Amino acid sequence: MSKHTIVVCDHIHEDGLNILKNTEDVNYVYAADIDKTALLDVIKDADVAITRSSTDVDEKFLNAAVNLKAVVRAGVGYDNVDMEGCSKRGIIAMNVPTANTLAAVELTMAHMLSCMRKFPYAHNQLKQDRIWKREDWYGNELFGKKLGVIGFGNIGHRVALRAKSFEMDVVTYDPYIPSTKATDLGVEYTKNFDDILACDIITIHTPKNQETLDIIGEEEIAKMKDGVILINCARGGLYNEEALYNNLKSGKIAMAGIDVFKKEPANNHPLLDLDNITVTAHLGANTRESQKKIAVQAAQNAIESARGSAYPNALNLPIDESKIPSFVKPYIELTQKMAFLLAQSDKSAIRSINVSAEGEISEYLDSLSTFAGVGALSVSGGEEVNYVNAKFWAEEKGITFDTTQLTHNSGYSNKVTVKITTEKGVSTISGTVFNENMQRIIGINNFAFDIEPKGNMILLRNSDVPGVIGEVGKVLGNEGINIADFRLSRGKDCALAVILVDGTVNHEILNKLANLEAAISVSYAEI
Ligand SMILES: NC(=O)c1ccc[n+]([C@@H]2O[C@H](COP(=O)([O-])OP(=O)(O)OC[C@H]3O[C@@H](n4cnc5c(N)ncnc54)[C@H](O)[C@@H]3O)[C@@H](O)[C@H]2O)c1
Ligand SMILES: O=C(O)CC[C@@H](O)C(=O)O
Repeated sequence: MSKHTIVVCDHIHEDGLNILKNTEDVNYVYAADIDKTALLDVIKDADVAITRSSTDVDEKFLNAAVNLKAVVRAGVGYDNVDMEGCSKRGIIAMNVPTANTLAAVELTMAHMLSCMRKFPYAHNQLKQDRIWKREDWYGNELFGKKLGVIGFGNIGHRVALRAKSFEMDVVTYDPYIPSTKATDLGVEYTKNFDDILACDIITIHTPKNQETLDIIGEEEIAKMKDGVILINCARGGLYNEEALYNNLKSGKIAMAGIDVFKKEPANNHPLLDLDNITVTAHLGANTRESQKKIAVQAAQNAIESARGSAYPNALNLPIDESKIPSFVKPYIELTQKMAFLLAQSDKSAIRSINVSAEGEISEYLDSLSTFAGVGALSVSGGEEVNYVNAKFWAEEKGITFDTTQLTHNSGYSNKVTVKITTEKGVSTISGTVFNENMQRIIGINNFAFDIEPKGNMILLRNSDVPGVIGEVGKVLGNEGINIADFRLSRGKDCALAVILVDGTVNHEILNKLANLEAAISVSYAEI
């Protein structure tokens, strides 16, 4: 039995490790305790890597991981995964998105309460200094305060709900959700970021990306109330750290609760010198409950992806199958097969691939285009081309992709057409799906057909003269090739025959067909 090598790069709960150890077709390698330079040597054998936020899946890592097919981020945030680098190499990146949500929500509430009561400082005074001085620790209540929540996803909306149980007023800013997601929960929704800046306490729960990096800096802090409290249990750098430091020092910001830093580990960070901050070392996900759930899911997902059977929560696949209506899937398959057929029928350098569609399927042109790319490019690229890297692969070779949404006029409820331009010319193929999954090719280069996209096909373009079918039958019969089906479509002054044959057809036989007097061109494709 061939084994899949799964390398665990960071600490995960033993329940996940046990799943890997006890799976027969997995060669499990534990590399969480070695340094990141030594990891580069270990990772070269990995089919799949499991990482947390302590391992950067960067250029160095990816260059070393020459066999890597998938990487599983055992957690939510994937800002430390070079997604483009993964895609270019055909590596599927996955995360485990909701298993640590509650842990992060509760840590956020802990920081919030801690900031209100200066809990760690009061604790240290009594425990370390053995001083009983109650007058030093007058805090504030959450009750009646206004909380601004930036990002109303899995964590943000749960923080809002818990804040409401403390009888806080809550307002959220998240341009990517319908306002009702907030208002249905009794949370005010705003599109005006200044409404957040006007709050007593602000907490952030967005991913870290170009748009959210430094989303709060000097300018935003200047608009805030004196004595505002800021919480960040999402990602370091969402609040500009220099601005945070300066305004904590001046007292403009009364307190900050920080779990995450721009560069981690952050054991020498200037923010740690301040005495109006509560800090934790990226512990948002560190509850036993969440680590157990994450590790189990990460291990299961790693095994499935190593086997190539499933890619749960894939982040760089062109389509999330769980989120598309069932009618789309056969069109996607059909589009890939049609592009594969067309590219085989004209084996020359591809310049561009256009996918057009009409009907409801035209809402999915981006995905159809990727799958057409895989179909067409795999003729020359073989297994090197996959759904993740097809467009990068094409880009390197100067092949362009585009899509066209057509108005509905062919009479089919849905129709997809792939047009491939090569250095020799332009060819097109169209298809539709009947009765949910009956895939059919309905046109090749303007010749109408009704062909199942399956099997070995000879495409013969010939002058429309009598006797061609007989001559073709004779050539193939002499070579011992059985004709399974013969479809002929007549055009203005020539015809196109699609001949389905049992067995494969070599160049010699194709040449004999090409030498027939009526033959204009002959090509061959296998689907
Ligand atoms: N401290 C930890 O250990 C820890 C644990 C889990 C998650 N996290 C981090 O917490 C953050 C939130 O995680 P989640 O699971 O709730 O993610 P999520 O994807 O469920 O929610 C993110 C929300 O942010 C919103 N958003 C995106 N861009 C925005 C913008 N410019 N302005 C406002 N809103 C925007 C999205 O619409 C979405 O609703 C992530 O950064 C994640 O990495 C940290
Ligand atoms: O514990 C980790 O690896 C990171 C936790 C958290 O930040 C996440 O993104 O899931």
